Parts: sequence; structure tokens; C-alpha cells
Amino acid sequence: MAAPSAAEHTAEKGIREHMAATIYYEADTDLCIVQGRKVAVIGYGSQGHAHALSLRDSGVDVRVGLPEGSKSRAKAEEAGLRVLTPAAAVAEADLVSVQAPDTVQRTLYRDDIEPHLRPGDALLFSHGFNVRYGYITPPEGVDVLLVAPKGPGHLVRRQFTEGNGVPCLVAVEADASGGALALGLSYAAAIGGARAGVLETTFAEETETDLFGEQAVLCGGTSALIQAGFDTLVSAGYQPEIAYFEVLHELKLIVDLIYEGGIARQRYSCSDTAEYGDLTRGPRVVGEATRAEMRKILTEIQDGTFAKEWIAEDESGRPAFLRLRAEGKAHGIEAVGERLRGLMSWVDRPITETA
Ligand SMILES: NC(=O)C1=CN([C@@H]2O[C@H](COP(=O)(O)OP(=O)(O)OC[C@H]3O[C@@H](n4cnc5c(N)ncnc54)[C@H](OP(=O)(O)O)[C@@H]3O)[C@@H](O)[C@H]2O)C=CC1
Ligand SMILES: CC[C@](O)(C(C)=O)C(=O)O
Ligand SMILES: [Mg+2]
Ligand SMILES: [Mg+2]
Repeated sequence: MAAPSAAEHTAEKGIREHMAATIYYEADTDLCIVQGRKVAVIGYGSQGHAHALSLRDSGVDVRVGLPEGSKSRAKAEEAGLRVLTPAAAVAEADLVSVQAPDTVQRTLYRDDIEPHLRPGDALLFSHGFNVRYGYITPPEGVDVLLVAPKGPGHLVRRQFTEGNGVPCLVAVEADASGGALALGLSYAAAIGGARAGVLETTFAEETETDLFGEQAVLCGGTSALIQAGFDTLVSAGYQPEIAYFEVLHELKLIVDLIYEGGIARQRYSCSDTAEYGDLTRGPRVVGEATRAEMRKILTEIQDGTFAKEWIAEDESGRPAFLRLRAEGKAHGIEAVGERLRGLMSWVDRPITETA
């Protein structure tokens, strides 16, 4: 049976009246569009390897752009991909997928991409940072689009190979060809995103919500919450192993329920005692002070303060980033976790990915 169209999918679920977003599914996409392109994936890290391999597996003509001496070159070549320098890959391609780190993109674009762009080419990002904050201004005549997976690259690839997909956002900044949206949808389908849904947005909305999500909730908020919970228990004299299982290991199990059926599913599965504690204590942990800080973090994203700070930090050799990263690695929960995960073969997942 053919996959439902966007309209059928929302109607089927009876939720159209509550949904403002336009969401596309496989039936709304045409894989042939990206199959007709010569694609250069620049960068072969978390997202780059997922895009390059899944595009290739979807029948797309892919080459990877990496500098001479890049440690990613061997990985891409071992995976059977053709690797060129970024400039040579861009020169050959008519769709350039920029998958290098955000901090590298502005100089990469200036030196290796822009000189080789021709009218009719398309430039694709998976995060709008450099365009949104004005570090990259593409020329007229080129389609500028965004296909932003809402998940880590290694999971983007893993879900694709398992027949599933990670939802994506699609946005068009410049539609020189008149076909930029259709191209973005085609690309999203080729990396598995259209199996889960592709939401239409703008570069600004993607960039600002993505930065907010990773800072306040997904990465920053969650890591800080786990560490604070662990520290509270251990400082009060409880065993670190028990604290680890309570605030980190079990978090995945709780989030699995939330992922599968929303917060209501988690509350259904947990005890009434837990639910009463959740309802009365949760808002004390994340109270007005935290909500005010969230609004401040969002303002810093919207007015460009965060972007300016991050680029300056990178340009000065990342002193704060490196110090904070080292402090995080040295936190007590890491050593306890490493030991406990090593005793659970089905949990232990050291970094073994080839990109
Ligand atoms: N990580 C994620 O899951 C997500 C990332 N994004 C976005 O995807 C983009 C890529 O991020 P991410 O996948 O995390 O990046 P990574 O840091 O994982 O990978 C970077 C890759 O780019 C290569 N690289 C470094 N410098 C250059 C250069 N000058 N020219 C070409 N290649 C270069 C690196 O090679 P080397 O091995 O030599 O260092 C590496 O292969 C960013 O815009 C990010 O915001 C969006 C959604 C999620
Ligand atoms: C949550 C972090 C992320 O935004 C992502 C995996 O989606 C990123 O930039 O890596
Ligand atoms: Mg993200
Ligand atoms: Mg991000």
C-alpha cells in the first residue's frame, strides 16, 4: 500500500485542526529529483556520513568533499565512497550539502564552495546557523535550502538502515530554480526523513528552535539535571551506583515511554506515588526561575548573542569549551557509569561508529 499523503496522514489521525505545520511524507516526495543530481557531501562526520551513505543507498550519485589530510577520508573511502577535496567535489556537483561543523562553514564556503558555485546549483545545509546569522550569503541564481534532521547523525543512519527515519525540517531561503522545495523533499526522502515526516519551516525558525532545544532541554538541560540529581544523592551519602541507575540509566526507560506515548504514557506506566511526586515536585525543580532562564537563553539565540559568543570562542582556540568539556568528563557519574555499563552487554555502546 502506498504511504499516505500529507493530507491523508493528518486526516487519518483526526488532528488536522490542531496542526498548523505543513508536514510531508514519502508520497509527497519524488526521489527521482535528487537521483538526477550530482551531490557533493562536504564533511563526513555525524551528519555527513549518514547523508552520504543513505543518499548512495537511495541511488544518488554522491561524492564526499574532505581536505587532504582529513582523518575522515579513510572512513569514507572504506565505505566505498569517492573522496575529493571540497573544492573539487563542489566543482563537480550541482547539489552541495554542507556537512562540516558550523564553526568551519564560513571559511569553507568562502574558500572552497563559493568560487565553484554556478547558477542552477543548489546549496543545502542541515542547520541554518551560518545563513541565519549572516556568516554565509550565497549568490543569486543558486537554490539555498535546509534539510535538518531532528536527531543525531548516527541515529539518522541507523534508523535509515532499519527501514525507519528521523523527522526532518525543510526550508527554502532562495528558490532560484522554482524547484527548491521539491529538491529538499526529495533529499529528505533519500535519507529516510520522509518516512517520519518533513516539516516546512524557515532558516530562522529551524536555527533558533534547534539551538534552544539543544541548550535548554536535550543536551544542556538534561545533562545538568542528571548531574544535579546524582550530586544531590551522592552528597547525601547514597551509593553512587544506585544514584547512577536512578537518575541516568532509568531516564532512558522513562524517556522511551514518553517517546512512545507522550508524558501521559509515562504517567500511566509509573506508580501513582511517582505520578503524585511528578505533578507536585516537578514544577519545583523546573520552576519560574528556570523558565525565566529559558526565556533569557532564547533571547540570546534570537538576538545573535549566542552565535557571536560561540564564533569568538572558536576563534580564540575554544578555552572555555575545552575546560568545561574536561570538567564534564571528570564528573563522578562518568566513571561509575562506564563500570556499570561494562557489566550490561546490551547497554554498553562505546563509540564504534566508522564516522
Ligand atoms: N551532529 C548532529 O547530529 C547534527 C548536526 N547538524 C548540523 O550538521 C552539520 C555538521 O555537523 P556534525 O555532523 O555534527 O559535524 P561533525 O563534527 O560530526 O563532522 C565534521 C566533518 O567535517 C569535516 N571537516 C572539518 N573541516 C572541514 C573542511 N574544512 N572541509 C570539509 N570537511 C571538513 C570533518 O573532518 P575531520 O575528520 O578531518 O575533522 C568531519 O568529517 C552542522 O551544521 C550541524 O549543526 C544538524 C543536526 C544534527
Ligand atoms: C540536539 C543536538 C543537535 O541539535 C541534534 C543532534 O539535533 C546537534 O546540533 O547535534
Ligand atoms: Mg538538532
Ligand atoms: Mg543542533
